[in-house]
Amino acid sequence: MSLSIALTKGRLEKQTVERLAAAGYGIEALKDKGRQLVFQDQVKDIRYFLVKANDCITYVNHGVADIGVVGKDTLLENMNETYELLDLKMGCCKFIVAGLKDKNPLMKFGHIKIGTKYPNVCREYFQKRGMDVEIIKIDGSVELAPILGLCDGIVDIMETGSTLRENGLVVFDTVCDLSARLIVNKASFKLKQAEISQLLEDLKKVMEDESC
Ligand SMILES: Nc1ncnc2c1ncn2[C@@H]1O[C@H](COP(=O)(O)OP(=O)(O)OP(=O)(O)O)[C@@H](O)[C@H]1O
Ligand SMILES: O=P(O)(O)OC[C@H]1O[C@H](OP(=O)(O)OP(=O)(O)O)[C@H](O)[C@@H]1O
Repeated sequence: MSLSIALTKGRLEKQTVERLAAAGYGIEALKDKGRQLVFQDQVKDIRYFLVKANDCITYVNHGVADIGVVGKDTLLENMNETYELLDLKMGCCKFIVAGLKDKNPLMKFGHIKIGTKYPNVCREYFQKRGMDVEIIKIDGSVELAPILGLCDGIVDIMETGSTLRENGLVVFDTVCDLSARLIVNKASFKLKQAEISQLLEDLKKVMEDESC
């Protein structure tokens, strides 16, 4: 049976394509793709779709894609009914709490304001600590928000730490480590067991030395 795979475009795209190519998949066309969004594998019976991170989960939830490659950050933020099959050990980064030096929101008493692209992750983190938090949803350049006084701190992704450093922010806590995951639709997992096991085996073979 054929497989369909939703790939998150953007930061995870290049590493995903390299990983699949190394595993022997015919994904060359994605390296020089222009604006095309659907690709047929040149070796296997697989179709790939390029989608935004949140949409990757939506396509797999609905079974339109059997498989998805998506960041753990997106999985933690969104309700999903998929199985998480494999940590791909790429797209490695962390969720952190950060803010202006000497203004740690975790040490503040009473009401605090936190800016984030990830309101659900943020809410869970502060609720566990019993803190009174107001979450301000921001869509990008989250580091700007405490600088401009919109909030007391942020919950965001950090990889190299450059964006925080170059904007004079410091890390006050790590929420959790993150990396890209292979997810699968529950029905596909039963119906296409052989194809999915083969994909898993192929990927595992080329990631023995990988780590986050
Ligand atoms: N700095 C980073 N380092 C490593 N991985 C990251 C980093 N930022 C994001 N990611 C991972 O890559 C995924 C896609 O991020 P990307 O920035 O390409 O898309 P996005 O968050 O939808 O933003 P945009 O709206 O700019 O497209 C994220 O969900 C996360 O798993
Ligand atoms: O630790 P670093 O290596 O500096 O990476 C962290 C940055 O990367 C992500 O932003 P992205 O580049 O996706 O842009 P955005 O602000 O538009 O979300 C994240 O939100 C941080 O801003």
